[in-house]
Amino acid sequence: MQMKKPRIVITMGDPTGVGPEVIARALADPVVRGCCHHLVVGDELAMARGIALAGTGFRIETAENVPREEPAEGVVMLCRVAALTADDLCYGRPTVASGDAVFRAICHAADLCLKGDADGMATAPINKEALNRAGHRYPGHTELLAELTGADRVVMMLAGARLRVALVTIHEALARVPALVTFERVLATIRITHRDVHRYFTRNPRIAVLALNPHCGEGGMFGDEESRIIAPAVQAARQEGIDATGPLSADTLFHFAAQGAYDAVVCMYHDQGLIPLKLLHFDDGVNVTLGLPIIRTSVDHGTAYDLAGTGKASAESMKAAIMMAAAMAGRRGGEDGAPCG
Ligand SMILES: NC(=O)C1=CN([C@@H]2O[C@H](COP(=O)(O)OP(=O)(O)OC[C@H]3O[C@@H](n4cnc5c(N)ncnc54)[C@H](O)[C@@H]3O)[C@@H](O)[C@H]2O)C=CC1
Ligand SMILES: NCC(=O)COP(=O)(O)O
Repeated sequence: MQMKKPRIVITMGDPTGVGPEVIARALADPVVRGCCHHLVVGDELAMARGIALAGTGFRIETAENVPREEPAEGVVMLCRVAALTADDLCYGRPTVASGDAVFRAICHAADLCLKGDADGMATAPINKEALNRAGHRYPGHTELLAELTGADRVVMMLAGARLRVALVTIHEALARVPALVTFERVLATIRITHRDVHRYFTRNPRIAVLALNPHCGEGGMFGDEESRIIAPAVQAARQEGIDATGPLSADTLFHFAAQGAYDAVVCMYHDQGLIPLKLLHFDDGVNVTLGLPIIRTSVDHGTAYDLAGTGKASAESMKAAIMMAAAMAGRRGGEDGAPCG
């Protein structure tokens, strides 16, 4: 039986950044184009400019829903959720209107997924400050999507072929991190990572859980979060049948994880996980939100204002994000986390 192609909705991201350009370039790749039916959600002027910059010669056709059939050769399908002017489209200078367009695109894409009119969403990068200046008070897509979908708890995971990192805390000032590393949060992150990595990526994943402090706290000399919080959370996860190991020292663990010793690494804070991930996978890493009732992937990079408008932005991460969303849609398991294939 031939599988139906997944319908993937792609949000345009910040129109003053590299988003429209990398989407256009990604959709020009026959493998990416062929892996799903697509619908870009955003602004037509911004998308037309991204297409021109990418040099793909695409023509835009508008649609309300992700089409179920192939678009004509050389066509990008677009759902308009904004009508920006040239003043809103200066590279690197987001306006309230462009920040609001970003917000509306994410909301619309999530809505299509929730209604079952799309099988997953892939997002181009946004500038969080611009989103907030437009009055939408969220640290990023992750928290906005959690609210839109009614998810209790979500986990940011970044993934490449050699490494997956899942974060206990996300966009937090470093000074706040120790107070946020609680038993409950560490255990919930391990559980969600286990469930969704099993569901979408690999069966019974082996999960490494990192320490917060150097040398796992060195017996309490450099901190006690390891013995007080992280070790008990790992123990509790193990009692639930999860293959979790830790706490492990972050300075050496990545060497082994990148060689295949673990399927996912639970990290205590943003840069603990994202530095090694981007060292290995800056070009093709994908950000995946675990714990949502819908599928959401994203590029691993930001708006790259320094590159926007030059036509030099790499589309590899955008390609990987679209293809991963399509692959996840094909593997979606039941609520118990049982993988399809
Ligand atoms: N998925 C998302 O929406 C993400 C959004 N951001 C946001 O992006 C904004 C800028 O963040 P930065 O830390 O400056 O990171 P950035 O990723 O935008 O830029 C860091 C460096 O990487 C380069 N770079 C980024 N994307 C590239 C691409 N596709 N091809 C070639 N080079 C590329 C840039 O030119 C720059 O030198 C912030 O507002 C941040 O919050 C950051 C990461 C992810
Ligand atoms: N560093 C990752 C990042 O900023 C992406 O955040 P989000 O918008 O996916 O929540």
